[in-house]
Amino acid sequence: MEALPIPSDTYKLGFIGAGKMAENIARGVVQLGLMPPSRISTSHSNPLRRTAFESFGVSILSRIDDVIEECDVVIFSVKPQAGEEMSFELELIEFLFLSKKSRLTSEAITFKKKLLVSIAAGIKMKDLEEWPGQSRFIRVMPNTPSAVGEAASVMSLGGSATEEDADIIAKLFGSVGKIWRGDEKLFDAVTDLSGSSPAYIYLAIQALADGGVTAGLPRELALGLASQTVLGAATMATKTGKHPCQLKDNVTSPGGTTIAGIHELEKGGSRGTLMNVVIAASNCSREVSQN
Ligand SMILES: NC(=O)C1=CN([C@@H]2O[C@H](COP(=O)(O)OP(=O)(O)OC[C@H]3O[C@@H](n4cnc5c(N)ncnc54)[C@H](OP(=O)(O)O)[C@@H]3O)[C@@H](O)[C@H]2O)C=CC1
Ligand SMILES: O=C(O)[C@@H]1CCC=N1
Repeated sequence: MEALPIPSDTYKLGFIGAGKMAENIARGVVQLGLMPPSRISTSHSNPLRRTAFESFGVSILSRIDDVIEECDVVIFSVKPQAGEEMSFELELIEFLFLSKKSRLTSEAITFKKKLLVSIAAGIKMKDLEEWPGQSRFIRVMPNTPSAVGEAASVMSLGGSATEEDADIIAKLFGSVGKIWRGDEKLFDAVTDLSGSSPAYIYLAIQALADGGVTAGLPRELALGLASQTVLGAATMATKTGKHPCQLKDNVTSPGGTTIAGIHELEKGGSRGTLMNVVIAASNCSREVSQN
């Protein structure tokens, strides 16, 4: 199929699945100025979800098919795990999530002019590309900090996606954070590390703040200090280019407070635990991919 170019400065962006990730990405794209909200749309039956998007100017269309019809770049942001409970409006979603391959007909909505992007964990490119209605797919694994312009995303191109398509998606996700290009075989591991880790870091912030409260700090100050410290440490790691061990050594005075804290972390096996956390998430991703 011949690829039809997407107008890179005027294209319309749509989300199928008006959930947390769609909101995070749309909010980031609008707040960080990549495109006005008037060029973004989605659809949802729940008034609360509609209001969440309308509050920053995104259009809510009455049917998912309208989003598909109207938009040049369509991001699939539904949950793969939720598929079996859903009554789907789109044959593509049925195909991907319910495996109703036999229901596809030549009358299926044509996506030939569209660039389709899946951010769904565990849905493989080969399954996306089996769908006969369209072959220009890009997989992206973003994370929730896209809402504040600090996403860590990886993208992988399907066989028929063009370099122009790649530029559009690099710019789109690059406007809400950093994006790398990687082989699709890395996607389960990417999902486990950058997709899931914000949750682990929030738990770490909460635990550090609780420690501060235990040591006598007011709750608000403890939470502010913990959050800003994680931000500062992450910025040091990304901006100085120094190895984490060196950065750790710079904090650790001989006989000081930090090494006493590190001793506790090592006694608790914290580094092994974090590695195990990523491995556990990885096993889960592989299970989702195989279903
Ligand atoms: N959360 C995260 O940190 C990340 C998530 N992802 C991926 O992003 C995707 C979305 O995740 P997330 O935003 O967290 O999930 P949510 O449950 O918040 O959002 C999914 C949305 O899709 C809607 N939906 C489901 N099926 C359909 C359908 N057939 N037609 C229309 N809408 C539908 C849901 O509706 P309803 O509200 O009625 O349930 C919900 O609003 C998943 O595939 C996940 O793997 C990727 C990276 C990070
Ligand atoms: O937990 C999940 O399945 C999704 C994928 C990455 C982050 N959240």
